[in-house]
Amino acid sequence: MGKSKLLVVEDDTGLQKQLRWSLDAYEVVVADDRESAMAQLRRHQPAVVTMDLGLPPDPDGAREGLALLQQMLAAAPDTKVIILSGNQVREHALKAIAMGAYDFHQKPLDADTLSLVVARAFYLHTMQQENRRMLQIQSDSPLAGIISRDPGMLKVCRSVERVAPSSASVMLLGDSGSGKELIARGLHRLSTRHDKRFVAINCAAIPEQLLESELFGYEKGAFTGAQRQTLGKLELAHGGTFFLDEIGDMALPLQAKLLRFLQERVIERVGGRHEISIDVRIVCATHQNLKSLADSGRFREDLFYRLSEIVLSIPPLRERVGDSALLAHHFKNKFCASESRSALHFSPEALAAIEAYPWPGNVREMENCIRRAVIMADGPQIAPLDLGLPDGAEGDASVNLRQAREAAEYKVMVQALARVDGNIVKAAELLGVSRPTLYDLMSHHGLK
Ligand SMILES: Nc1ncnc2c1ncn2[C@@H]1O[C@H](COP(=O)(O)OP(=O)(O)OP(=O)(O)O)[C@@H](O)[C@H]1O
Repeated sequence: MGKSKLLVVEDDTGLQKQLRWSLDAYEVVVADDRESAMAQLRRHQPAVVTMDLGLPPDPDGAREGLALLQQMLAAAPDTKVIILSGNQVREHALKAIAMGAYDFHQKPLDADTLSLVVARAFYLHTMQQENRRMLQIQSDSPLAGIISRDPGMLKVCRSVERVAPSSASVMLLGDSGSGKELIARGLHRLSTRHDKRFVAINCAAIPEQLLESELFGYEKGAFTGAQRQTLGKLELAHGGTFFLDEIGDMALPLQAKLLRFLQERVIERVGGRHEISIDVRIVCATHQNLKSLADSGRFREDLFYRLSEIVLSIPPLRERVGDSALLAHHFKNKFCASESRSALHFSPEALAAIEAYPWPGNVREMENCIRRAVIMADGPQIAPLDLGLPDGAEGDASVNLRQAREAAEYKVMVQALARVDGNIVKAAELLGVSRPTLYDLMSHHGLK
């Protein structure tokens, strides 16, 4: 690896030489005035700069040096600028620090101390870059938007990572607002199809008669009002991922057409005469029990099997251990920023209410609730009233000991089972109970 670049801004040629000599661990580039310093900064993008504040045309003052400092930090805010103050008063050096300079060093120069200061500045710069890179990776991560510490939910995330690269159809089961679309988007972004489109359609939101043309598109004149050829969502998703939300609400005749597409991978636009090959990865979601819909004849069994090559069940928020408070903090910070409010915090009573409330609308309900609270909060604290939760969601006070024990038992069992991936023997070991006891407890709590 080549040497790191260091820019020395100094108008005294004697000092330039001295600095080059004492800082020979670096590739030193020099500049002797504001203009050349800015040119060198743009050209070499040094991590560290040493500069004299007394630059021409104001070699005895600090005006030019401070102006350069401001210009440099505006152009490259991460640069660590070390002020070498000579005759200038200490006040100027302090002003430079207040403006964002990294450190200052008094002339005459002590080579050892200066080397140390410069080395530390390089080190800090590297650390900050590394930190930024990590944050970037985290926020670029396709699953980064999914906030959870719950073992069950983390298991879903791991399955998403594993399943995403395959072309298998994925069925997402979960209550409304539990994050099914978020997971579907994660699947898309982690797949080899990520540079193509992710197209979503909500089968429950579109009237039955319109859904077919939404899916398959139509030709001009196919029906009254079909004034021009229109591509369907499946065709738009070609090469990418197609997300069918609320698939349980699809009417039987259309289910037959979807099944034909899944078998043959061709579509015909409504009113069209020729087949068009389409390559999409299908992800579907439902909050209904599709298997029982299939058993009662309201959902085609063959379609069910086609769609459910991989099934991922997303736990409702009330079953996720610790996630309510975690998500509440996450949304509070997000909305404080977007609503330009200074930092808010939850009162202990508000947090207790958040933890006690069962969140039937899951994460979506939580998101809306916290947005409201951030807008309504009067002062720096979010109180239970700001949350606007229904009466009776005021924390743990109403829970009796037996209920509390049961709830704790349930939580710890779910946690243990998730940790050992459903292995009963290991879960019993972890919980310190016998296998039959665990079976009894599971059946008591309705766990399969
Ligand atoms: N774990 C999570 N972390 C952060 N945000 C989440 C999480 N889960 C869901 N959300 C947010 O909650 C909202 C609802 O999520 P999403 O639309 O994915 O739910 P859904 O299950 O598809 O809902 P529906 O069944 O009603 O279509 C979205 O704004 C989503 O970004």
